[in-house]
Amino acid sequence: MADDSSRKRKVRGRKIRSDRSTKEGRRAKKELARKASNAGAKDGDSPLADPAAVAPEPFVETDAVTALRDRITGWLEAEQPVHLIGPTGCGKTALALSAAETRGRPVVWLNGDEAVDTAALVGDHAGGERYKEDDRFVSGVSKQTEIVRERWVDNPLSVAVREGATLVYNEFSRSDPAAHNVLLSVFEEGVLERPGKRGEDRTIDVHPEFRAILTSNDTEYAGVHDQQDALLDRFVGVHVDYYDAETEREIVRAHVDIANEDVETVVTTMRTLRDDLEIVVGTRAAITAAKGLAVFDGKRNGKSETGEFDDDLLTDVFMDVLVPKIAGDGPDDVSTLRSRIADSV
Ligand SMILES: Nc1ncnc2c1ncn2[C@@H]1O[C@H](COP(=O)(O)OP(=O)(O)OP(=O)(O)O)[C@@H](O)[C@H]1O
Repeated sequence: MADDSSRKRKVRGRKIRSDRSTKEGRRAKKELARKASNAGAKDGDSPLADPAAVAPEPFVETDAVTALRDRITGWLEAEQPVHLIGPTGCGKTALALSAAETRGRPVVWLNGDEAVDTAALVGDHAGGERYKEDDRFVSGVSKQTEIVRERWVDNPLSVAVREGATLVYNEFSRSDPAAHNVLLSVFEEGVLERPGKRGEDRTIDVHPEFRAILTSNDTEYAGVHDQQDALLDRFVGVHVDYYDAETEREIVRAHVDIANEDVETVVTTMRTLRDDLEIVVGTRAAITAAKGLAVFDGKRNGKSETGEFDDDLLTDVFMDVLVPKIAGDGPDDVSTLRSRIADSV
């Protein structure tokens, strides 16, 4: 049964009403993750991040979560790149980062988007370095020669394969498939080619500890870009779906400090809406709704005499959380969404 799979739960990290030092620690970790994603030719920062620094926080480990993470780390141990496929907000990124942390190798983070091309993955020339050489080949006569040396800066994929890092490539299917040609020889022959780089070190031998975890949203995976079959053939795919109800309650509880019965209400409502509506209602929606309700609860608003949230407040909160998903669809759709949420709460 779904709830059985979530026993023996563990939670690392704090809820949103945490003290300042915890928040600062988390901020420092986010900064590292940001550095990992922005590194490369732009600012020269290393894209390598400490595995502990990118660990998701808070992170709930129910049996369901641990089983999935073990599948991912198991495949990595079997030297297979892993592709996590699943709906928006179901927990793919959290799982990928937790698996990367478990390996204990440095982590390189990459975000897929249209702008990612081969150079963004492997590196590029970053302008020339000029320096002068003073030749005194005849006593008393000096000749100055200006030399321009091209400077090459590696981008995250090159650094990851050389250092044996765990590459976490988030939403990889958003990138242009042509950019991923370089991945074929990485997975097949253990060699990364750096097109554009001249000289003997044009290729890098892939470090034996290099591993890759890729994530894709299932609708985008089908719809945005068709990645080449030859590449997809080299991954194993782990399908990630929404967790069981108890795991989702644990996740909401870990993120937001509200009473257990309120967590129950939020998760039950969210799961009903997930079944009833055509839009994607991920775990993130429940966390966001609970964060809103934590504030309204603090103001003693919207609580009935029995202490439960009243239906109007729940409808308002879920409406605010979900309406961005239909933004632009017109007023009729907005009012239809409202009445369908009101029917479900
Ligand atoms: N095991 C977990 N413990 C704690 N929080 C979790 C866990 N799994 C998911 N979450 C939380 O649920 C939300 C959605 O998770 P996440 O961002 O990993 O989903 P995703 O599938 O990568 O989403 P997207 O497709 O939008 O990128 C986040 O707020 C995340 O912190």
